[in-house]
Amino acid sequence: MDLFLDYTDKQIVTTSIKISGSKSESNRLLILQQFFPNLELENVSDSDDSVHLTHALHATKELVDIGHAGTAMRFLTAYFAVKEGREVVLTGSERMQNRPIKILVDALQMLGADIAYVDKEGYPPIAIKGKKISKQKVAINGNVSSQYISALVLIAPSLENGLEIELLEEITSRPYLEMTLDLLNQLGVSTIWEGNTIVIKPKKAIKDKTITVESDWSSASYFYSLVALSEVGKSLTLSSYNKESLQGDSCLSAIYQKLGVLTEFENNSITLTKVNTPTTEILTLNLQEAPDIAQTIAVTCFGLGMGCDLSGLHTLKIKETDRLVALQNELGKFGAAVVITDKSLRLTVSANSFNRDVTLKTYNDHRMAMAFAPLALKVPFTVEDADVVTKSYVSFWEDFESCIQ
Ligand SMILES: O=C(O)C1=C[C@@H](OP(=O)(O)O)[C@@H](O)[C@H](O)C1
Ligand SMILES: C=C(OP(=O)(O)O)C(=O)O
Repeated sequence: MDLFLDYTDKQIVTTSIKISGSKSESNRLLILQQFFPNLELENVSDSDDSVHLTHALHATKELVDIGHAGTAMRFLTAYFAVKEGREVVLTGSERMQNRPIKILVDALQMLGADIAYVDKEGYPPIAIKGKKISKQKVAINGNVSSQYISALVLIAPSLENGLEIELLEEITSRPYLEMTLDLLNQLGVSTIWEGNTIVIKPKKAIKDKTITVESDWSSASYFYSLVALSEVGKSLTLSSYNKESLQGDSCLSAIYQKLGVLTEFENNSITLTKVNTPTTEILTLNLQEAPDIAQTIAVTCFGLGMGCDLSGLHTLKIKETDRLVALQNELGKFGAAVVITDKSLRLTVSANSFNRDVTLKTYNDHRMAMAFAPLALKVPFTVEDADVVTKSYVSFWEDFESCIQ
């Protein structure tokens, strides 16, 4: 579905939007619920990725296809490796078959797991024969994706001796790993992370427990951008968010303050208000801990005529698409001057003029569609395959359009 967007004669209307549960928290908790069935969950994400994961966990066929869902792919690799007696071939979309999994498979094989590549070494599809694992020490590289480590952490309490993980290299996307450990702690699992070693104790059962998933902060980023590109005084309210969040992308409140947006917390809601026009010309940020908001921030800066110098972006090349190239191509269509390396993006300050008649390619990447959407306040354009958004945010267009009139 192609979607024509034109908000150039429109404004934000003050409204309140309830955003669905965090995809990252949900995907972890759905795996943990398999080990601890008396765990109750509320506000679970209704994203395609979480739905794929849920289906995969209950599937009985040998072939399990998780589409574009990276976290699901990584978490299920570890999950099926320890599910005794279950044999699966785990696969995904064409892009998923080009997203690397070797670091995780090597680590699981080191622990004794039975996993083989069906096609290309290092990439899905993979054939997994679930078995009991009794080894308890493993080493893993942490600088390519934190998801590999989170996958090991999620199965660790179910192993008879727990797990000691030695982390090699610098950990990327660190808050996601902290989130995984924090959720285990909430279930009463003992974890220690000291230096480059994580130790997780085994746990057979937990006390009855209900966890309410906080709403998704990455999804909130698109509304931050919308407010940032609006007139001073405009505001929006989003729920349900906590001041103390497990999600690293909650750093949005501090980052968007530099872009003129004030965040106020009240009773699990955040109100975003445009309070000033930023005076800084170039926003310089290292986004190693919050890679998923890089696209949003780059587009906001462009919409404001600002430049940005974003570093720590080495993981962007192996996400739903090569997001660095995608950003360069699509911002370029609107007239932006963008220079990328394998781990950074630099956008030149612009005159706040935007090329018209652009058709935005989305590259099967939900975040390309959502990150660019607020730019329609500045220039009309067409979004190709606008329904890609459902990967993480099913009601995105509905919610987005509900706050613009
Ligand atoms: O663990 C998670 O839930 C995620 C970790 C991050 O991936 P990397 O660790 O690969 O950067 C992030 O980009 C992804 O959207 C979700
Ligand atoms: C990178 C993402 O997801 P995943 O790696 O789980 O596909 C994302 O949602 O931006």
